Amino acid sequence: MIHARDLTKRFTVKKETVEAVRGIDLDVEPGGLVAFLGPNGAGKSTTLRMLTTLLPATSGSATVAGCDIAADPAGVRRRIGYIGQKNSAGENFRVRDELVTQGECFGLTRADAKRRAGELLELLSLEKLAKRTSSTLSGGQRRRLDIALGLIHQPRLLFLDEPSTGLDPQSRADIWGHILRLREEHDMTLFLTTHYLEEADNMAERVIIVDHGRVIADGTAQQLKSDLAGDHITLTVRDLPEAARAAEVAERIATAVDTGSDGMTVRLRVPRADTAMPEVLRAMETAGVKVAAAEGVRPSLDDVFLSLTGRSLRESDTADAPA
Ligand SMILES: Nc1ncnc2c1ncn2[C@@H]1O[C@H](COP(=O)(O)OP(=O)(O)OP(=O)(O)O)[C@@H](O)[C@H]1O
Repeated sequence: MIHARDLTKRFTVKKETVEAVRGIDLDVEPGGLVAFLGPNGAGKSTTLRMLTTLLPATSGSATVAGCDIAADPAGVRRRIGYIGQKNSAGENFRVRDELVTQGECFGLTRADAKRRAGELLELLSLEKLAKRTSSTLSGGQRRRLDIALGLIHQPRLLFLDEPSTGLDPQSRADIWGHILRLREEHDMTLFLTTHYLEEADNMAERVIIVDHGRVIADGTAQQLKSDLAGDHITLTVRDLPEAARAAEVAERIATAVDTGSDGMTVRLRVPRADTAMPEVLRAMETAGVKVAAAEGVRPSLDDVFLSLTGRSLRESDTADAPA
């Protein structure tokens, strides 16, 4: 569905060059839900804009929905939907009229556009709002209208740039309900960017992490967490000398990394906490360390990013991007 090779984008602003995307390779098969994740300025939107033909690539190539982005941008646009970060609906038009007009823009007859608008109003739960103007809609309702507008021509592939950013938790959950429904009931391929680690973790089948314009990790959230971050084990002991002894024991465990202690808590990282825990507790017992409590914690995608870059995804910014 998406095949990109060495895609790059360079911007020149006031004689300064910004390497926004530095050689991205991508292969996305039909039917998946892919989350493109990365800190501010990582190059997510720029990649999306190149794949959707809104921005020409500096170099590299890509085919999207079977069409070459450079040779046949119109073909790409006919086959995909794109929901950008900003609302696309006009302020003073009624919701239904907006959808009908969009349908006509895509070459539908008025009757077909009306029928399609009716389907989309139902699909995105917008029927009760059909006569309202978009300026009167809430943030979540507007986002649903944006998605409906992006679906008017029945694309098989939908790009969404930060579909849930700026919404309250309830509206975010609601938007996600609709996105998952599109995927399940309409067999669409969805490619979206998000800042929310938990969303990517829980909803996407595949997570692609980008940083400084490059892909630095690609896999299921589960794979990435097991392969790149590992589980954390924390042990609580009775006093500080015992904590120091426990940290020494932890360091000698072959599968453990990032060992250390903080007060009476000792932590270590292992590939899997459930299988490592018995060995860890045995080693402590053999060394005469009395463990008061032991806990295994699954990593987050932020731990994955941290182990790859030494930075937290939550706090990363463009400030430390290399020139
Ligand atoms: N039109 C432009 N002109 C100059 N620089 C640009 C332009 N668009 C993007 N950039 C720069 O390219 C880099 C990547 O930007 P991009 O918007 O793709 O990042 P992003 O990962 O989508 O970030 P965010 O999560 O904040 O939306 C940034 O350094 C940004 O400032």
